[in-house]
Amino acid sequence: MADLKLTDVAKTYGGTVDVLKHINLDIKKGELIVFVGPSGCGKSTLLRMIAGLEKITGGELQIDGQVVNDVPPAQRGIAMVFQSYALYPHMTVRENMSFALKLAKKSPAEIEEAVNRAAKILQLDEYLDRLPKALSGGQRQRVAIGRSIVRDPKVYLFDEPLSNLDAALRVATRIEIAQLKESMPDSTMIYVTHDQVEAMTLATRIVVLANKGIAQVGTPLELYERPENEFVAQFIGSPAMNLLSGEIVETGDMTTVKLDGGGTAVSSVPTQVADKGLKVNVGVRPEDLVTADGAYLYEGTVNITEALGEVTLLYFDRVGDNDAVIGKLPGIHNDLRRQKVRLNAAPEKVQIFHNGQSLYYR
Ligand SMILES: Nc1ncnc2c1ncn2[C@@H]1O[C@H](COP(=O)(O)OP(=O)(O)OP(=O)(O)O)[C@@H](O)[C@H]1O
Repeated sequence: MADLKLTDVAKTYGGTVDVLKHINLDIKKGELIVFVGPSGCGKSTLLRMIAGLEKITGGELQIDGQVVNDVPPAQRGIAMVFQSYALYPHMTVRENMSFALKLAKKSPAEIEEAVNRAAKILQLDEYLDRLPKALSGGQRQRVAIGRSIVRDPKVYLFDEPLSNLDAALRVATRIEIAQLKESMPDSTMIYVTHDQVEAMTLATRIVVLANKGIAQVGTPLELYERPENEFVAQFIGSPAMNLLSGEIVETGDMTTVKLDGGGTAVSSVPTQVADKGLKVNVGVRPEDLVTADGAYLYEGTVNITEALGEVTLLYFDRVGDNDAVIGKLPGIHNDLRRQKVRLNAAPEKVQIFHNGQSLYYR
């Protein structure tokens, strides 16, 4: 149950290899913060620095107002749950969950109470006397989480805890983690994942890491609806947001962009008179494109369709330097293959980027 503050935190390996720079982040008690970003961007490194498993080579980390850069992991009040559950195979669930408390010389009564409380939260009551080999992957991961709950840490750190589970179990365990968070509203959690759905559904705020720094911090919907830059725009959401180049032709409370592909985009992002003529990229999500009768933002020939049941993905022919546009329409539309289609989007769904940065945040 703690606040964390990262001030200008940096990580350099061997004095030369910069992995992270200028990480500034305030995490409030009770938040569930998710770190996402491309492979190798430093998510695990940042988590491990918070845990104390990796040296912080620049800046300052505070937990509850105390600088902990040089405080050993065991004294930071942090519990970490790893992707591999690392349970002791010869110990029962109860023994696995008791182990750290025994080491800490807690009384048998205290241990029993803590284990029973954690088992209840995690619905592990009936498995307490089993060995790990007699548990499913999801149950083992719950035991691993249980081992941290019994210690009543200030901060929980999760490093891709679900990535070893199969798809169905991932969903079930994700929902359990959401319930776990709800049952412990004051506990602070930081969670690393590759999985967009985990990030969108679990996070109170998402931190997108890229290019050694933070690309954006915000609630899942802020990132989805108003990405600060093209990187976040294309990283959050699947398929990625379409980007179409063009030039601002009308400014004001609404902005009109004449697109190089021939269409016209109207955006609710306001611009100033001086912006007229500015070269920009217009961003629009596949799921925000609708077929248009009149005015259109994009016109193209559908190359491939993928009907997924509830939606159909339309992959358009690539034109010029722009990436091929992708549309996502509700229902089944295999009949649109090789057809010329016009698409438009509501102004509030249309983003505008200049030099990679959203004009919305100017
Ligand atoms: N001991 C080390 N020495 C030098 N470089 C390292 C060391 N450990 C990690 N790195 C580098 O630091 C960068 C960040 O690694 P990290 O594991 O934090 O990334 P990540 O975002 O968690 O990646 P992934 O999503 O693939 O797990 C990588 O480029 C990695 O090669």
